[in-house]
Amino acid sequence: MSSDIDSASSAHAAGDPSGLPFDPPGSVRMTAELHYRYSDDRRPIVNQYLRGHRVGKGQHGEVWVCWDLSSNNRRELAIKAVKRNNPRAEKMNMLRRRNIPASSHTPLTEKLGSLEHKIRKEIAIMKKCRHGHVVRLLEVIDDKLNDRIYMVMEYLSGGEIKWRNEQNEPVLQVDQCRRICRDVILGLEYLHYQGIIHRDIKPANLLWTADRQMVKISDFGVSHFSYAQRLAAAGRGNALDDANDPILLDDSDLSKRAGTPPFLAPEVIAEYNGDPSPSISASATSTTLPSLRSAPHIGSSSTVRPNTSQRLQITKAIDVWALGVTLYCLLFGKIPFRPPDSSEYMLYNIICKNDWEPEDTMGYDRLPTGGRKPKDKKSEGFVVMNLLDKLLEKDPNKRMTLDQAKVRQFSFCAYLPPYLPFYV
Ligand SMILES: Nc1ncnc2c1ncn2[C@@H]1O[C@H](COP(=O)(O)OP(=O)(O)OP(=O)(O)O)[C@@H](O)[C@H]1O
Repeated sequence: MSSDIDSASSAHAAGDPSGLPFDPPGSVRMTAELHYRYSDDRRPIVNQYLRGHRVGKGQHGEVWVCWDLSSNNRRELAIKAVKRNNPRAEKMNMLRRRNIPASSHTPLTEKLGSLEHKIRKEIAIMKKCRHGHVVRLLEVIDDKLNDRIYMVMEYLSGGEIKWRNEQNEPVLQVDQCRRICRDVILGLEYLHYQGIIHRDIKPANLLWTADRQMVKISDFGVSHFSYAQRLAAAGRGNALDDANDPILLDDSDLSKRAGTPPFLAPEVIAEYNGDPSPSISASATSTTLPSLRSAPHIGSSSTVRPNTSQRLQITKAIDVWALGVTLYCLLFGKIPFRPPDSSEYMLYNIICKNDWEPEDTMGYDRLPTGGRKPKDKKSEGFVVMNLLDKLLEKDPNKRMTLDQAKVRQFSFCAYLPPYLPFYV
C-alpha cells in the first residue's frame, strides 16, 4: 500500500516548481494571557480582537467574526470560543453513547474522551497545517481563569457550501462542483502528507472564500494524526523533524467511531456487514475499531450482523470515500445511500451492500449523466460517473487514490490549474 503514498509524495515534489512539496507548517501563536474589555460602542474585545457578529455555533462552542486591531487594515478573522466544561456538549455525547443520533448529519463523537482532550487534539492537528485549501489556525488563547479556549482562525466569509434546496435539488453548477472537488483533493492531499486523516469530510465542513471561487477544509474535531502515515508519505528524514505534540500520538480516539453517518466508508462500518470484510491496507495504522453491537436494531428480520471476527483499520481511504459522497451530494442534491427510514442501522447496511444510482441530470445546469454506465465516452457524464465509481469503491484497497484522482485519466478536474498558491 505504501506504493500509492510513495508515488503521491514523489508527484508532489515533481509538481511544485520550488522543489518543496507544500508550505511548511505555519507557526501558531500560543497566548496564555487574556484581557477582556469593551470598545466605545460596547463591543467585546478579546486581547487585540474586536468581536463582531456570531457566524456559527458548533457542538462545543461558538464562532464569531472579529477584527485584529493590531494589524494595519484590521484584518478580518474568525474566533472560536470553546468552554472546557460544557454541560450541553456532555449531554449530547451521553445521548450519542446511547445511540440516539441528534440528526443524521451530526458527526458522531462517541466517547471521544474529555472535551479538553478533543479541543487540544484539534488544535494540535491544526497547528501542523498551512495550506491554501485548509482553514488556518493563527493563535490559541488559553483563558484558564474562565475555563475557555479561543481559537483565532482565518475567516471564510462565504460560509458553508449550500448544496441543495428544500426540494433536495442541486443548487451548484457542475463547474462549481468540479472546482470544489479539485480544492478538496488538494487540501486532503496535503493533510494526508502531514499524516492527518480528516474523518469528517462533508459539504458542511467545506467553507467558501468571500468570492466563492475557492473552498477550504475546516473542522478537525474528529481528525486523527497517524505517525505511520506521516512517515510513509513524507519519508523518515522529513518526518523526524516534526515537532509533534504528544497528544497527536495518542491513538485512543481511533478505537471510537467518528464521522457523520451518511459519509462513513464501508470499512468503518463493515461490522454491520455479514460479508467478509475488505482486506486491510498495508499503510493502515495499527489501531482497530471496537464492535458496534450497541447499534439500534431496527427491522428485526435483517440478516446483517456485526462482524466482530475481523477488525478494520482507519486509513486515508476513508477521506476519499467521503469525498465521493460529498461530490454526489453536490451534483444531485441528495446523499447517495438513502435508507427508506431514518434508521442509522439501515443506512450502514445500504452503504456496505448497495450500489449508488445517479439521477438523469446533474448540477443546477442539469447536464445529462447518461445513467450509471454512460455509453458516450466523450461525454461529461461518462467522466463524472467514472470518477464517482472509483471514489465510491467499497474496497479501500481498490479505491482511487487522490493522486489518481488528480493526474490520471479522470479529466473531471484535469483542465483546471493543478495547483493554487499555498499561502493564505
Ligand atoms: N474559520 C471560519 N470561518 C467562517 N466560518 C466558520 C469558521 N469556522 C467555523 N465556522 C462556522 O461556524 C460554525 C460552527 O463551527 P464549529 O467548528 O464550532 O462547529 P462544528 O462545525 O459544528 O464542529 P463541532 O461542533 O464538531 O466542533 C460552522 O457552521 C462553520 O461553518
